[in-house]
This record gives sequence, C-alpha cells and structure tokens, in this order.
Amino acid sequence: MSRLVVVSNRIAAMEGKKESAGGLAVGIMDSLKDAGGLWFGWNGNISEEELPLEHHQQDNISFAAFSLKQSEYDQYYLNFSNTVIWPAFHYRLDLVQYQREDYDGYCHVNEKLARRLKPLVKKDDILWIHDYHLLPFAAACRKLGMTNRIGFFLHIPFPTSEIFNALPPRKELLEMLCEYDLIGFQAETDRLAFIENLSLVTDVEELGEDQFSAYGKFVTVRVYPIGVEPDSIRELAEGRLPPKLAHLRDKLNGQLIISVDRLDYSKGLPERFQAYETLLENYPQHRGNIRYFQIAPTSRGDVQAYQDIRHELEMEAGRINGHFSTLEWTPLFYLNQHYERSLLMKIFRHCDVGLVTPLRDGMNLVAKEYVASQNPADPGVLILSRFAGAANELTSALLVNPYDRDGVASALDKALRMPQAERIERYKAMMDVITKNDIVHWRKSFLNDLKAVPHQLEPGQQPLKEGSLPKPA
Ligand SMILES: O=P(O)(O)OC[C@H]1O[C@H](O[C@H]2O[C@H](CO)[C@@H](O)[C@H](O)[C@H]2O)[C@H](O)[C@@H](O)[C@@H]1O
Ligand SMILES: O=c1ccn([C@@H]2O[C@H](COP(=O)(O)OP(=O)(O)O)[C@@H](O)[C@H]2O)c(=O)[nH]1
Repeated sequence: MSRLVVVSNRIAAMEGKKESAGGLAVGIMDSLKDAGGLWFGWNGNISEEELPLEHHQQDNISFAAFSLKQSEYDQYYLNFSNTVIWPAFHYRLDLVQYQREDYDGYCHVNEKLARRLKPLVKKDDILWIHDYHLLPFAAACRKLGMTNRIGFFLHIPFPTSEIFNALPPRKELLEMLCEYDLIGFQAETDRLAFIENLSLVTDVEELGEDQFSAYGKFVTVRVYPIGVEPDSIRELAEGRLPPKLAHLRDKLNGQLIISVDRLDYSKGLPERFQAYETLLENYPQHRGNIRYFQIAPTSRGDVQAYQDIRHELEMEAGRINGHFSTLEWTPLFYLNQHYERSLLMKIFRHCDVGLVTPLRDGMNLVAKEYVASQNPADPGVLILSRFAGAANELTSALLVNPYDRDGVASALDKALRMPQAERIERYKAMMDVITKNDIVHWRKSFLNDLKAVPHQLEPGQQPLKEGSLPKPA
C-alpha cells in the first residue's frame, strides 16, 4: 500500500525539544495524526558534521530529521527563504535582499535533502511537499530519477507579477514548480497569480479545469484552504485554566482582547497597537474597562527585519502604556514569549475579542482557533483582516483593513458592545465553515486529488536528465 511521505522545513517538535510556533507544523501534525506516514524535515539544529538522520516514532508517524550546516542555514533558510521569498510573497519588496549565492545555496540544500530522502522512499509512496523553502524539491527528486507522485502546498500567499517579476530567479522557480504533479494554494487569488506569472514566462496550454501543460509537463493547480481540528480545540478550550491564570482572570474585571502571532512584520503588529491607541483616544468610555493581551513569541530572530520589528513593538507598547496607564489600570500586556497551544485555546475562550489583523497572511490558523475555542452560548467576537486567507471563509467576522486604524478602532468598539444574539449568529456561521473545511477535509481533498491528477512521469516516460537545476540567465 502506498505510504504518505511529508516533507517540510519545519516539523513538529519531537520529544524533549522546544515547540515551534507556526501554523504549518500545527496543520501537518493534525493531518498526519490521522493518516500516519513519514515526516521528513529539519530538526532545528546546526551542525558542521554531516550527522545521520535522527529517527523517531510517535504513534503512527515516523519522523526523520536532518540538521543543517551554518552556511546552509544562512543561505537556504535565513537568506533566500526568509529574506527573499518570505518578504516578496508578503508584498514587502523593500525588505528583500537578494544575493545570487543564497539562491545557489537554496537549490543546493533542496538537492541534498532530496538525496537524503530518496533511500527512505518506496516506489509507490506519495510525496507531499510543503512551503516556500522547498519550491525546487520536486525538480531535485526528478533529477534523481524518482517517479513518485509529488504534490506541493504553499502555505503563504503567491504574489502577482508586479512583485514576482522582481525576483531574479523567477523563471527558474516557476519551471521547477512545474515538476510537481499538483500544486495547492490557500486562496483563489494565489492560484490565479501563479497561473498569470507562469503565462508571462512560458507558453501555457490549458488542458482542462485547473490543468495546464508548461515546459512539457502537466501540472494541476487548485485551492485547498488549510483548516483546524474543531473538536480537539473545543476539548482543549473547555479544560480548566491553570490556577495562576484562573486567579488572574478573576482579578481582572472588564473585557479582554487577545492577539497571538509569531513576531513577524507580516502580522501588522505596530499598526494594530496604533489602532488600539486610537480606540482609547476616540472611545474614552473603554478606558479602565478593557485590557489587550498581545502574545508574540520571537520568530526568525537571526533576520535583521525581525529584530527591527521587535524593537519597534517594545517602544510602541511602552509608549501606549506610558500614555494611558493609571495606578489601577494597565491597558496593554505585551508578552514576547511562546505559549503552549493547549493553553492558548483556554485563554481564547476567556477573551471577549480575538483581534487578528495581518497585513498579508496565507491563512492564519489563530483566527480559526479563536472561533473554535469559544463558548457557543456566549461567544466572543473575531475581528479579522481582509488580507488573511481566512477572510475568504470567515466572512461573518468583523472584517477590517489593517492599515486603517480608525476602521479597526471602530470595529473594536463594535465588538466590545455587540449583543449576545449577534455574537451567537456570527459564531454559528463561522463554525459551519470551520467544521466543513476542517483539517481532515484539507488533507483528504489534497491527497485524493494527488492520486487522481495526470502524472508527470507516466510509465515509459524518461526522468529528467542529470545536471544541475536551471540557473538564472
Ligand atoms: O518555521 P518558521 O520559520 O519558524 O515559521 C513558522 C511557520 O510560518 C509560516 O506559516 C504559514 O502556514 C500557516 C498554516 O498553513 C498559515 O496559516 C500562515 O498564514 C502561514 O504564514 C510558514 O509558512 C511556515 O513554513 C513556517 O513553518
Ligand atoms: O505562542 C504561540 C504562538 C502561536 N502558536 C500556534 O502557532 C500557530 C500559528 O499559525 P498561524 O497560521 O496563525 O500563523 P503562522 O505563524 O503559521 O504564520 C497557531 O496554531 C497558534 O496556536 C502557539 O502554539 N504558541
């Protein structure tokens, strides 16, 4: 029987390791728990020695984890993935710092990982590759003669051509992506942007619904919005708050606003703090009666732009508290630390407003988790950015433009005053979508399609010739 092999840069923490805060690891873990299989990815360690893969079994999931050399971590992860692709794909060309050797290092790591994975893969295994670190992975596998079905899911947005054209290796990246049998995106806008970009660099023949031929390859391109596990979130959320937090909850009178994000410039944190400040300025009746908690664990702290955003936020939080605090009241709690996900779901349930306002986001699982954690009889209100993938599904949230601080302040005021009947109605509409498009639906629809779509290498076809991956002209 064919096995599922998942490859992603970030994997869920193995026993005894620090948990990583990111939607990709959460989503894949939830999805693999059910299907079982092999999960191949980075163990988070740097080592100059070429260490054997770290193997570990957890229920029906086998983990195989590699470490990276310092130069690989720098070029593949920090520089090309997180200082070129991540900012560009989140529409921040001003933060892109491209160097040709980083792109070479990125392709080199992809080729090396494909070589390390190959001995673990059986002929009829199905490979599911995740996210922007691994755009060239299928091309690297094909070069090694691997004929398995290989699918790819992009967790972040795919930019339109005005942005994508600025990337020097844009043609090579698109050509390598066409080595996948199936490419999945979070939203229709991402899918359309990919097809538009592809059509600008090569002849694309439309073969049928969502199916294209380009560079002599068949590729199917569809949308699969990632979901959550609503039942397990509800169970976690219903559990008891740890005594210290329960005590704090009892002490805090008034309404609570919560935000949880990796500390990332794409999440719109300074803009959000300023919107909260506008709320306190323009709606003084809330002063002394509300508290805003921002949980923001450090992420990618070795990248300069992430250090800059951290300093900016510290200053903003200090400024707002300095301006509005009284002896009895602190308006903003900024917690720059990671919280266990099981605890977050309980915290969500006790908060009246979930404030999720990224400037761009592939999906944003926190938005779905906040809703799924609520008490159906007395739910809180979700305020959600129009620019998060989740806004395509959670249309009953209060949708806002995160750049419009007056608009966000007004939505906060509305949320804090919303009658129970309206909160219940909006919650029910969102739960219907969250339940229908849950994580099982995401996994099953992607994998069923991957098994059915036209395959790159039908029997008799020759794999790609040996040689290096295409380089920029
Ligand atoms: O692995 P890191 O560099 O520490 O970063 C954490 C993850 O961040 C990104 O998550 C995305 O995937 C989520 C689930 O699909 C989605 O909801 C969110 O909008 C995305 O930003 C990144 O894409 C992952 O690769 C990282 O592991
Ligand atoms: O301190 C934290 C912060 C976040 N998360 C989890 O990390 C994921 C973040 O995913 P999301 O899609 O919102 O954004 P990403 O970080 O992947 O861009 C969610 O499941 C959060 O519950 C967590 O467990 N602890």
